[in-house]
Amino acid sequence: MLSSGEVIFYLKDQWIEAVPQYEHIQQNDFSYRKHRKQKEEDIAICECKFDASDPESACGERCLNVLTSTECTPGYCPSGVYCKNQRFQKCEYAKTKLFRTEGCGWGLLADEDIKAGRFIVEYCGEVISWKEARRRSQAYENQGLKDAFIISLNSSESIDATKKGSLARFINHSCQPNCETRKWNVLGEIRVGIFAKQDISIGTELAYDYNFEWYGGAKVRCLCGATSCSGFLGAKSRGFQEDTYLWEDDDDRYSVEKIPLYDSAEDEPFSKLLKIANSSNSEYDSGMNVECSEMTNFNAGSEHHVESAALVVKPLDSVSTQGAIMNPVKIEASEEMNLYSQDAQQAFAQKRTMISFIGGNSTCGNYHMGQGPMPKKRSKHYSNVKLKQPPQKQVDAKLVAKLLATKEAQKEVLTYEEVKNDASSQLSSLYNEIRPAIEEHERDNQDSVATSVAEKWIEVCCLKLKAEFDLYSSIIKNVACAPRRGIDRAQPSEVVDNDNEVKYLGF
Ligand SMILES: C[S@@+](CC[C@H](N)C(=O)[O-])C[C@H]1O[C@@H](n2cnc3c(N)ncnc32)[C@H](O)[C@@H]1O
Repeated sequence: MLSSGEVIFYLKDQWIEAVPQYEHIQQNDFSYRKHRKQKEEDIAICECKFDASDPESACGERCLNVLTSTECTPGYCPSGVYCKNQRFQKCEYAKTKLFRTEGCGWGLLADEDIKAGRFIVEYCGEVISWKEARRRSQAYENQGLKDAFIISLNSSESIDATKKGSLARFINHSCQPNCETRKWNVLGEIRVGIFAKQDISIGTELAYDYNFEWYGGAKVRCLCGATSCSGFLGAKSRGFQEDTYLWEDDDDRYSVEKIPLYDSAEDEPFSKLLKIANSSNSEYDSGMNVECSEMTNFNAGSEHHVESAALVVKPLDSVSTQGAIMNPVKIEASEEMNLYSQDAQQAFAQKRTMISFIGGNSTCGNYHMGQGPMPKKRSKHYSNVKLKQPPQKQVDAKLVAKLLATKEAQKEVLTYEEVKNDASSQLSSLYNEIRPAIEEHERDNQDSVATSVAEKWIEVCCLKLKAEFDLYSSIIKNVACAPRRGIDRAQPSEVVDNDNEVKYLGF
């Protein structure tokens, strides 16, 4: 797998893959704007005093500048030539080596034992505005560049290491990283460094968590191999999750029922039941509509999931096929049983190009690795991307209850439906409550929303999920495992709801 710009040549009976072509730099390149000149009044002077018997005395861990991630300014630091707090300026890098990984292109490994906390290398590149980053990421995408090298520096600028960069540009992502990025103030400019999170032994691949933000397009399989791997680059990001759950402004953002729960439609209890019902009640099949949209959504979600999971690194022009349901067996099911809501299918088909961010870590702001436009306000962007969906149809629990033979079963289903409705409205009002916090978070590029907000949100989401789970389990239990009035004692034509529409539950 060669990156664009790489060269291969033939030497002594074998093809040699040369390192990708890029200009190696050890300082950020400022073509877009002038390098800031630090004003004298802005220079931070620490209070360290060099003591030959204490190596930490000259701007070690206790140095006021070190504590505020600011490098000392030569000529102003009381430690003078002994100052140890000028690592970016003096390029005090760890020894590293470029190597060819299996599946992730090039990577960087430790070429010496590296202690936790050590500065490894600066992430250098061209400092550009976000607008220029947007333009370039689109251009790179059009040129078919697969690897992303643009990271965000602050709320208005990015670093592009695509054509000019340091060895840091080769460090791959891991969901269980041994390195992390940190931002330092160096002579009045913010610079990004890669630091060891833990002791790293010689020969180990270096990796940090990109905190990749996914905004549409191909879902790139993460090959980090960590036990805690999230599966795809950006899988933890809001964009990816909103896409997976089909969240959308105003109506459907917390449709947790769309989270794929099963690896394949085959594994889904509803699918199984439908199949059984199909074969045993084939006389009921023709022209009947399954009025179980929530179940439908489970299927739609897992279709998407299955298809994505099978996908390794998909070219962007194949994005639209993500909307199509590829597995022929499932297409069949979808056509025959009308299982897939058109809206869900259209929403998948309408995906745009991928925009990816590498979110900040504890000390950094957001990093962005982009391949498309970067919206300032994501929620607006999403509402553009996706079709406005009409309110989702719900399982008609009352109708289901009517079909149940025993009063207990009817009561159980109706009770669970009530609990589910309560949970939905709780989630709805909580969303309105925390919406300002979320929007503020997006505006300010903060690392994360307040923990209290996130915790509340997770709690209510879980509550809704559980309520839905209970309802559906109860339906399955009572419909599939107990005698029903609808199928066992009545002709299908007897089951008519208020809209005079024939309902068929499919079990
Ligand atoms: C900053 S570059 C890293 C260097 C890159 N491997 C190369 O050969 O130049 C980022 C790109 O490397 C690839 N990559 C990095 N980490 C990955 C991972 N864990 N799984 C899959 N691809 C990865 C992706 O294509 C990503 O866009």
